[in-house]
Amino acid sequence: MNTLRLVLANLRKAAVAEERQGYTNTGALGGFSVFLNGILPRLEQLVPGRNLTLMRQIALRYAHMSPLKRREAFPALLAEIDGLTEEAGEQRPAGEERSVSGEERLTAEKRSVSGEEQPAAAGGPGVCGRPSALSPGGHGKGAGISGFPEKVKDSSLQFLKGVGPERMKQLQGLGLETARDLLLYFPRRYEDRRLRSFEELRDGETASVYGTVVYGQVSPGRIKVIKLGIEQGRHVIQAVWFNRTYVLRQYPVGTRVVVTGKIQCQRHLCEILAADIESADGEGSARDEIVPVYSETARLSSKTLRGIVRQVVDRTEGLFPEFLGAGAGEKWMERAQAYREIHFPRSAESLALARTRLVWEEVLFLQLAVALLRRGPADAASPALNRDTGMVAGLLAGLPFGLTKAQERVIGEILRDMAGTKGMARLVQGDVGSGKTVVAMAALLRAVESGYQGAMMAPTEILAEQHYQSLEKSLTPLGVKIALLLGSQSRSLRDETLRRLALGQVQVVVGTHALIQESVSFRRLGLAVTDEQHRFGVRQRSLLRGKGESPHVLVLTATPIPRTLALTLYGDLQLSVIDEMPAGRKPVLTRRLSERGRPSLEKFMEEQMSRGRQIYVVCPLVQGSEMSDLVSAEERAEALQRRFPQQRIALLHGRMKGGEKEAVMHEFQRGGIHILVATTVVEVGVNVPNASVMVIEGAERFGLAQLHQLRGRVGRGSEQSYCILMSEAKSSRRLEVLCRTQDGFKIAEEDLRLRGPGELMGTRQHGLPELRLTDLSRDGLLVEQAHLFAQKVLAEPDRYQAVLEAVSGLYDSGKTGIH
Ligand SMILES: Nc1ncnc2c1ncn2[C@@H]1O[C@H](COP(=O)(O)OP(=O)(O)OP(=O)(O)O)[C@@H](O)[C@H]1O
Repeated sequence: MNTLRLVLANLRKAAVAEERQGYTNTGALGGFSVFLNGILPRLEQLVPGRNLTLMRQIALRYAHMSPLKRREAFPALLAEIDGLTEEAGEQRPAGEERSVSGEERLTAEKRSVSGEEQPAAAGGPGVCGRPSALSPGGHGKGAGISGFPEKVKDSSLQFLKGVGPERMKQLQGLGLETARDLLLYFPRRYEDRRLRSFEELRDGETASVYGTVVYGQVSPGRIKVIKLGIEQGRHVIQAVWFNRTYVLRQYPVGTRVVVTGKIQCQRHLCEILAADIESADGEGSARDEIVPVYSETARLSSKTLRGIVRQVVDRTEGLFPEFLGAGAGEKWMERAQAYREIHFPRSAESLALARTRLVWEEVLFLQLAVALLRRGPADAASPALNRDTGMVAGLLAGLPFGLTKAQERVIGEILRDMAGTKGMARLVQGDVGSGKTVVAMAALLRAVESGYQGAMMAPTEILAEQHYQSLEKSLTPLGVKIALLLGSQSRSLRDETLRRLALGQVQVVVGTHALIQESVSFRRLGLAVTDEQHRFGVRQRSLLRGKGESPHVLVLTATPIPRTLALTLYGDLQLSVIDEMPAGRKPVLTRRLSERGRPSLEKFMEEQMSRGRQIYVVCPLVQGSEMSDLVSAEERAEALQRRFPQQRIALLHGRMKGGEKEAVMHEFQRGGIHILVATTVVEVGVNVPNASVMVIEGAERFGLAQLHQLRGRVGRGSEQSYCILMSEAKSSRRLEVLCRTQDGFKIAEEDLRLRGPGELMGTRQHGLPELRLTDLSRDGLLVEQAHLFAQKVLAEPDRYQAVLEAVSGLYDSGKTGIH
């Protein structure tokens, strides 16, 4: 993007921001004109100045209008900016009109911000809305979800009309290489292009009208205003464009046209701010009434994409086999038809049905892919771990606290599973600090007393070390032999542990992913626990499982997962929820503070330390950098040491060696360090109940779930704890959510809404398909239905062979990188 286009893009952003904020007086456009004033002299050296001056004038002109006037003038402003942008960039090849105007795009932006779209499946939108939140930017290339035969997947797009080498490059820029990619490039939204008569038109709406061009004119001046008179019966309506003079050439007087755009009426006179025009002459002039709008780029318009997708849909008809047998498919639209309708719907109803089918299928395929991966090679019987020699009871008797009812219930569920040979596959979900460790300990002890080994895998060395320490404290007195296995350990130490594990001299091993290395073998692994905290994928889990003869599997996860996500990612696991916090826990008081509040924060820290409390300070960076004004851990530690010369302040970050980290953590746990300045290495699972203050620097830099995890490091004892979010951001939804609630479920739901599922699930890292169509925060019902069907498929694989083939063909290791 050249500089001028960049400035224009910012001007546009400012305009859109203004519109969204309802034209408050301190408008973004005003700010932008001030900004332009400041940078103008420098910019004029870089780009021809006349456009810049013009832009500044535009910004100033609009900034000085009253809010009401500005609202009215907004579409014209956007059109003006878009016209300039087009001029500033390379001209489009002839015949490639822009099909989506600024106005339309804005409508889409506004919709996606306000979340006003309703899922089509849940009763139908106005046809104009997207059928659901087809998340913008969700079109990335990746292992898509479908069961297209090879022919479709691999056929290059160059066989299509109008796709030459240049166009192909543009398509590749969007990650579209094959017919399959294009079929999975779902529309971002749809436009209602049912024709209206002039009498039906209402101010402010977007509509399509049909008529004959009766005149065409262009106004002189810098910004060219093009007007076409469109006649329908006795009426003429004027269609307006800015700087698109080709319209006059392509649609001369006498042409029959359909024009789509925003209607603007003043008194009795209506105009249409045109976004699109098509010729209605020619054979039959069959036209779509609901038109897909694709995410476009500067060189590849939605309209062009539409033409290409149309050809693909026409040519691949009948090539997508239905994998549902007779009867099962009654409920769902037929597969090939669904792919056609999602791109070119015949009606709002058929669009809703198509989307329903494809979302269901998408989730079903992902659930099955995950389940197949996790299941591992064989479904052999697991050992029945049912001997009770009093070890579990011994553990509980030795604890300084009584279990919560939830912990008791969950331990009961686990021990029951382990006593059978079916093989436990259970997920324990419990919010930060709810006491999952003791639950895992009980399970490990049951494996040991039944004569088997247990393994517990943690996502970081610090956490593995910490689990090891608590297990050692509680299990060693019961005579259990425990070992720790980390990647950073010395070779000789590791070899010794490996030898003892293979001989069965170690009964419980705790470690990081070092546990799943090839060199690790167990004598009799009966239980594999993974403390996931969102860090592991299915692959690691199944690898650990493969280390024994079908050991029982227990997965611990800290952040509560919204049900839809849990069903999708862990749908094949039984679920146990620790839904109760240990008695006496007080909610962590959470506050936002800006830099101005630092002196009072430091006073508060001083007071807390004088009461014997310890403090975490978490920073987004380890070291300072010229590129960023973020606070680094090193700088903060130095500043704090100057401020509190009497206190012990230590640094902890990921670049330190394993041994150093361990020593610092140990010292903090012992109470020898007052303030621990750290990066997010403390995020997961660190447990120091005496630490009661968590200060998070640059808090707006962290994700919501991450902030919740960080906050979870305090409030783990009976003292009142505090979390201070340092942030200069004027407003932040995430930080507000955090101040408002402690409820991990609410936070996770919000996180899902803000970030989208791809990132939360980590599907990208693990080579799993992305959900392109599904919106987990809205499509709950379809996720549940897919889950039920997936269970049926897994229970009767022979009956559903066709479904499994469709899934495994797509997700074999060659394609996903999963082994
Ligand atoms: N029933 C209980 N009553 C009082 N304290 C408890 C109880 N259960 C666990 N604890 C203590 O609460 C603290 C947190 O427990 P634990 O570390 O197991 O939490 P967690 O669920 O693993 O949390 P995180 O996900 O943050 O790691 C520990 O100090 C633990 O000893």
